[in-house]
Amino acid sequence: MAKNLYNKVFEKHTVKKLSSGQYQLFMGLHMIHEVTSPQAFDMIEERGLNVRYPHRTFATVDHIIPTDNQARPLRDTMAEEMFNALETNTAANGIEFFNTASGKQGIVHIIAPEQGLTQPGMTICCGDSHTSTHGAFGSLAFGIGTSQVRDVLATQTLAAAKLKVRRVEINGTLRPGIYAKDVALFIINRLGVKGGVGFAYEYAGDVFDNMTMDERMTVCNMAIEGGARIGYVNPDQTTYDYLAGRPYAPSEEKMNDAISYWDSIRSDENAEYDDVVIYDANNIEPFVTWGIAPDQSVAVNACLPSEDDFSDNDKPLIKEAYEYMAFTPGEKLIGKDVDVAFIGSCTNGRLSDFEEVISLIKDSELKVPASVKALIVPGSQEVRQELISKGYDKIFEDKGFEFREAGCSMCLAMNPDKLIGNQICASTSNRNFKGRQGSSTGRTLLMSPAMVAAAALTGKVVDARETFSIG
Ligand SMILES: CC(C)[C@H](C(=O)O)[C@@H](O)C(=O)O
Ligand code: SF4
Repeated sequence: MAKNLYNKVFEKHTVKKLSSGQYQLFMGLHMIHEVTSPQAFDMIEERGLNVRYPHRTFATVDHIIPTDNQARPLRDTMAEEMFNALETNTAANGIEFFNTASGKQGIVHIIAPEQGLTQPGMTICCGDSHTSTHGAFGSLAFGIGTSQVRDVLATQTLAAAKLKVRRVEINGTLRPGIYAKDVALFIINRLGVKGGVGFAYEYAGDVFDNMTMDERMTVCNMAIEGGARIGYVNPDQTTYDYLAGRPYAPSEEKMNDAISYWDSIRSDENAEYDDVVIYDANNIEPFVTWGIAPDQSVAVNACLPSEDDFSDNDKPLIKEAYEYMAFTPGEKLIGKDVDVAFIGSCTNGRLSDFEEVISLIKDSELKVPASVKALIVPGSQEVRQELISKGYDKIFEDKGFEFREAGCSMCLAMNPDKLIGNQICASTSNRNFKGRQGSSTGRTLLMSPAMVAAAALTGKVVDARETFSIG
């Protein structure tokens, strides 16, 4: 029977069916970070267990790491404690830690692909919801809780239920000034934040075929924001070209064998799906969120929706969003003042995101006005070094952006980068929940890096296509 990638990879990694109806799945790669791993290590230690396959686990520090002053001990004692615990636990168990001195540290979902750890046909987990990012390579990658981190450390397996698979197909060509981030926000706008619950999303069609790996990662990163724990793209030549030569990817001699395996796990031509949705790329606009959930978004030039546009079920949420954001139905976001601009995160903190921004701002006459704090936070030390070697740090600074060290930063504000009061932040991150960026009244508008760059330079929500004469 013709099968899709999800079912092929799931079956290959099934150890056995459990009496609960779940499956015991072998995990090819386990990534860990400082927030969700300490307790898991404590739990296995209490039981006198060891890490079963230490060479399948890799660690990084990302959430709590300051992006200005990384001198140890960190000023925040709780952050220092988490950092310390990760250093101790990885050393005691023989786990490779991409520490700040390694030159390879960064956001977990940026560094694993960068190092070639993320490969097609793998099962990948991490105590972090945006693990869906790695699905861009045609792997089954999903976030797990701390008790599952414990299970994987101790056994390299976990109990998982089989998901349904929805093929999300987008055909045609994206218009100029429309980015992968807009595609991600568009899908969530159409299917809702709960639309993907119980599903893995297979992203397919011309738009995904033509995307770079970085762009595929941006979309898969936000699968979870649409309720799908897994999002993936079938691997192809773009995937293989990206992997070739990376430190942990198969060596040149082994690449051909690897590629025949990777080709074999692609969805078959006539594979069956539990659901299929098809969209036209032409309908995708630059999207901006106006509310407190990632599906509360509009095309940048559109009016904000009326409460009457929503079902009775959703009305209270919409009302709550308007109250929190202090926006009014029917008005436009265009022209609203922005206090902070944040470019970074595991959604849009890769090299190509910053290169795109540089290509737009370098010839612009505009500079970040004094009223705006604009942060450039590379997703990894390698991305940061690459930007510096191209002289882009200087361009960013000349234009009035702060150029920081790598980490999650103001995506979640578990470090000192926080909004103040009810500031509005134009952000390339993936969540606009209440208080997400470190102030309980702070407001987040999610958008693409180009749109955030335009907001940074004008101090307002604007259409980046006009600011930068795109298209
Ligand atoms: C801290 C971590 C558990 C969390 C997640 O799971 O996603 C964080 O990365 C986030 O983005 O909210
Ligand atoms: S960058 Fe944001 S979304 Fe990604 S792992 Fe860090 S906190 Fe989570």
